[in-house]
Amino acid sequence: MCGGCRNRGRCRLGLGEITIIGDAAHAPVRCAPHFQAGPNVAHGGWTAAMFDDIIGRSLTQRGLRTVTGNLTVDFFNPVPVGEAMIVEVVTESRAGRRWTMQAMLRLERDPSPLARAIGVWVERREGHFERHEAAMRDYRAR
Ligand SMILES: CCCCCCCCCCCCCC(=O)SCCNC(=O)CCNC(=O)[C@H](O)C(C)(C)COP(=O)(O)OP(=O)(O)OC[C@H]1O[C@@H](n2cnc3c(N)ncnc32)[C@H](O)[C@@H]1OP(=O)(O)O
Repeated sequence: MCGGCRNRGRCRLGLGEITIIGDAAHAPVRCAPHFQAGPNVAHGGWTAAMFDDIIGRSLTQRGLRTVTGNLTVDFFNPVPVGEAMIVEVVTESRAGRRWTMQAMLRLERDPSPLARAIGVWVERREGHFERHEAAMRDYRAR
């Protein structure tokens, strides 16, 4: 679970357990009503955040310490609120610390994709968050 939800014990984005199969992964997801944009349609930001979290966590579960470098989302069809859906993640390629990942969102009982994400995750160098904290301390002291 991400740092924002860990203490609450539940994923507020509505993402379920991730199953890893080799270098692929899948997870059940359901968009909660508070992420509604149009009538019964998920906000595009929910879809992007959901992809970011599931891809990132799937890499974490594989023992990789990454951050999102970039993320592009294609929205093929409206994403329904409150419906059982599945996200399927595949590893496209790896070059050094860069992992290119792709994921698809679909309804549980329909193979047609509703949305697709493609992006690059970069393995963090040692001390990533400590450098960030130090930079912010310097900034706040200015
Ligand atoms: C946050 C995770 C915590 C874990 C919690 C549990 C799971 C929760 C899951 C939650 C999930 C939520 C997840 C989140 O929300 S993660 C939060 C959102 N993302 C960030 O905050 C990342 C901010 N950026 C950075 O910190 C640095 O720029 C990084 C670390 C990415 C690189 O800086 P660093 O100084 O280390 O490395 P480098 O500059 O030598 O580059 C190294 C290589 O990477 C390539 N590259 C660099 N940038 C990009 C880019 N934008 N697109 C494509 N490629 C890029 C670069 O060309 C080079 O390739 P090559 O030349 O070697 O081939």
